[in-house]
Formats: sequence, C-alpha cells, structure tokens
Amino acid sequence: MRVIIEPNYESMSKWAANYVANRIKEATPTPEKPFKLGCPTGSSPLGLYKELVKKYEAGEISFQNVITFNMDEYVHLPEDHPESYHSFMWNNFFSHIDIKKENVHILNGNAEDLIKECEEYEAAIEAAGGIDLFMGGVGPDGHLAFNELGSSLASKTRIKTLTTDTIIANSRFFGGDLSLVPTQALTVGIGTVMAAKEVLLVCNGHHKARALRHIIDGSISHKWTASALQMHPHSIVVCDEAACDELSLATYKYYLDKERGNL
Ligand SMILES: N[C@@H]1[C@@H](O)[C@H](O)[C@@H](COP(=O)(O)O)O[C@@H]1O
Repeated sequence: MRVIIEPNYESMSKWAANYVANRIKEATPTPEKPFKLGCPTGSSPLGLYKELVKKYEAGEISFQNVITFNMDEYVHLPEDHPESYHSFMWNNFFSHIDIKKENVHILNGNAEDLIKECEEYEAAIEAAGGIDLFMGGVGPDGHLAFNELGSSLASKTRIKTLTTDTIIANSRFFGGDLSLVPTQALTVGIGTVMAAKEVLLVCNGHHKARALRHIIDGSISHKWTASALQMHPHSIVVCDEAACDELSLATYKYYLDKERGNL
C-alpha cells in the first residue's frame, strides 16, 4: 500500500486528480480499448472531481474513451432525487466532461429484480474487461462503497443494509432527518474493488482519523472493510494531515519520509 499525506483537502484532491488524469493519458484509451474507471460518491471525492473537470476544461484530458462504473446507489430512492448517486454523479462530474452517456454505469436501486441487477452489473464489469482504476472514499466507520462491517472481504455486487453509523453520517444530506435516509443500498463488493488493477482512496478530515488508523495501522478485518486493501498489490491512500491524527508516529513518519525520498 502506498500512502500519500498531503497538508490539506485541496492538495489531497489535486494529487489524486493528477494521478487519475495521468493514468488515463498513459493508457491512451480508444473506443476499442477504453479506460475503465470506478467512481465513488460522497463529499470526499468532490475536490477530486472538480480538479478533473478543470483538467478537461483546460484541454488536458478527455473522457471520450472512458467507461465508468459507480460504486453504489441507494435502494428505492428515485433516480432523480437530488441525493441519489445518479444525481450526484451527473451534477458533480459527468455533466461537466465529455463522457458518453452510454459509457456511464450506475446501479439501478429501483430495478424490479435487485438481485438480477447486481448480477448483471458484475457481468458488465467483467464484459468490459475489469476496472483499471477504482477510486474510492471511506466512511467514518471504515466502510468502502457500502460494504458495512461484517461484509465478506470477497464479496461481489449485492444488496446491503446500512448501519446506524452510516445512516447518521449520511443524514446530513437529507436535512438531518434519519427517517429519510434509505436503509439499504446496492453496492459493489470488496472483492469487486479488489479485482481492479489499481485502487485509489481519498480520506480527509479528523472525523476519518479512526477509520484511517484501522485501514493503515490495523489488521485486515471485516469490521473495517477498507482494510482489505492491505492485500491489494496496487493500492494508494491519499489523505490530508487531519485524517492522520490517530496514526502511530512511526507509520506517519515512515510514509512521509518514503514519499519525500528520505529513505
Ligand atoms: N457509500 C458512500 C461511500 O462510498 C463514501 O465513501 C462514504 C463517505 O462519504 P463522505 O466522503 O461524504 O464522508 O459515504 C457513503 O456511505
């Protein structure tokens, strides 16, 4: 695992956006050989999306030959609800870049048969040849996508019931009203993310410090599902200083020294 510690949210977002943009450019994607990008929602990746949009507007990058697969979507929240992940992605990213609508994949939480929807999503990822780079955020309880505690670390796309922690954390998007937060979601599994060639997580703020400690300093555990990335051969966590508040000093110093070339 590579850990990048940036001073603040802005520099964390810029680092992540540069990395993603470079990966897409290096791959020189074509319609026959598109770049497959996994996309998260949440407040953490907002800065990253903003930076990618800036790069597109500056003519530095194109998404014409990029295929996206989103991580998750609430169950039974109308697609046009302002807090659906469909709305989030179009409002914050897709509407501002040159991505083709047919290249965007987001789970349908209103599908008649949710199990079939999940199976077909996995099949679509496989048919596309797998994900090149999965971007992600982390919940304050260490979850990745909607893989709550107790999720199998080999899981594939499926329905998950949200924990009280997550419902409380996400209620800020629903006017603070817990009863308005959907209680279930469709989500890619930890196994789905682990199958990607590369994984890049962004993690910022003091409220994520406990999660980051468990992901980086702790053991692999289904209680902190993002900790599974310790087993991924190409995973990067980009964080800000505030998220490092609970890391051991040795871990913190090691990653800083390593990236500064002091070791
Ligand atoms: N399903 C999403 C996750 O993918 C996201 O990482 C998490 C953290 O969100 P935020 O970045 O807003 O803290 O929230 C939700 O639960």
